[in-house]
Amino acid sequence: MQNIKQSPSKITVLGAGAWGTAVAIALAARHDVLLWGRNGEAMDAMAQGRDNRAYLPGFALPPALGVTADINAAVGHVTGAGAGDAPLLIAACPVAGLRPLLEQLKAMSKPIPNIVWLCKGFENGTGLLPHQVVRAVLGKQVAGAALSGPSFAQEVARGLPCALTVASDSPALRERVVALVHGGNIRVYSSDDLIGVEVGGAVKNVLAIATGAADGLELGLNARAALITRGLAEITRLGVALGGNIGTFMGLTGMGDLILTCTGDLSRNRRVGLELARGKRLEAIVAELGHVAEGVPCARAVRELAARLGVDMPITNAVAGVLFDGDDPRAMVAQLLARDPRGESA
Ligand SMILES: NC(=O)c1ccc[n+]([C@@H]2O[C@H](COP(=O)([O-])OP(=O)(O)OC[C@H]3O[C@@H](n4cnc5c(N)ncnc54)[C@H](O)[C@@H]3O)[C@@H](O)[C@H]2O)c1
Ligand SMILES: O=P(O)(O)OC[C@H](O)CO
Repeated sequence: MQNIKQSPSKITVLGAGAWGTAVAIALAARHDVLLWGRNGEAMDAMAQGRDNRAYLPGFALPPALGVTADINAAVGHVTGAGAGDAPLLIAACPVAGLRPLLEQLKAMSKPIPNIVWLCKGFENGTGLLPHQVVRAVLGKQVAGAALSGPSFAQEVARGLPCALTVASDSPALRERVVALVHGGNIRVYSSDDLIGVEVGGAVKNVLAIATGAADGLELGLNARAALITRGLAEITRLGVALGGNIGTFMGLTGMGDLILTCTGDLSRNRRVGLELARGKRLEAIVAELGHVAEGVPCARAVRELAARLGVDMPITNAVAGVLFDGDDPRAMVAQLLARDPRGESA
């Protein structure tokens, strides 16, 4: 990597949930950042209180961080006359919001400089990965990149160290993302394996629900380690079937994010599993969470995709059964244990 750029650039972050806010806070120390949210009242409250009480309470917004609910101003920040030579547009919404957000951008008919997305999952209904959604809406001419890896919003907002991976088939955009985001307490590695990076980030959320449920049922640390390891085997099988590189699943966006989300109590997906084990209904869990838990829609999308591709994903199927078919978590554990023995690498 040559010439890591140190000078400030214009960055717009679209989506003011926990992760968009944390990324905007972290980048505002080095760049001219504007954070956009779709809810006008919430953005007014953020502008006045200088915090995001709904999604990331307890963190003051840096004075230099701009906030807006005006999508024209947000996109103009990185496309207008003063955008400079290295602007960056970051989409920080959930997967369900990606297509509508991109359609909104497309309708504005402004020259989009590039787009980086932070969401983790498959689009429900189509089963598409985020990069496929981006291409379907914006076309191949807009360079796109996924930025993923083990990263709880609260820790990034606190300025604690973390390592991420940027994946893109555009070497220029990979370099730009590294140049702008790598620095301070954030390390950014790069990869050209969009599929591998996105599949790891998506399916680890389903495994975090499984591990949360196992921990909630007090099945022990041995069971947790077994679930994580066999979960990684499932992620790898699906990812390779979709065209990802096997090595990617051993990296930050595979094993790294899987470990974090399965074991870290800051994980919303893990919390879903813990609450399911206590017998709480999914609707109540999701309503109380107040945040997205991407593993929930992802479990349905992955179950359908794996069935279509003939990929064996018993843990994912068990999670989907508990989430959508009313299966009992204990019965699912018994079912998983009763499966025929098999070779570990099969
Ligand atoms: N929170 C984290 O630690 C973290 C870290 C890395 C990646 N991510 C990923 O980033 C994405 C966003 O997560 P988050 O933590 O910011 O979620 P969040 O629940 O904290 O916030 C979601 C934000 O998106 C908006 N939103 C919700 N549904 C939407 C929709 N259908 N269309 C448009 N906007 C919608 C909400 O208004 C809110 O501003 C997810 O895919 C998540 O997996 C989160
Ligand atoms: O809180 P979760 O479960 O959505 O996980 C957040 C991030 O994806 C962790 O890397």
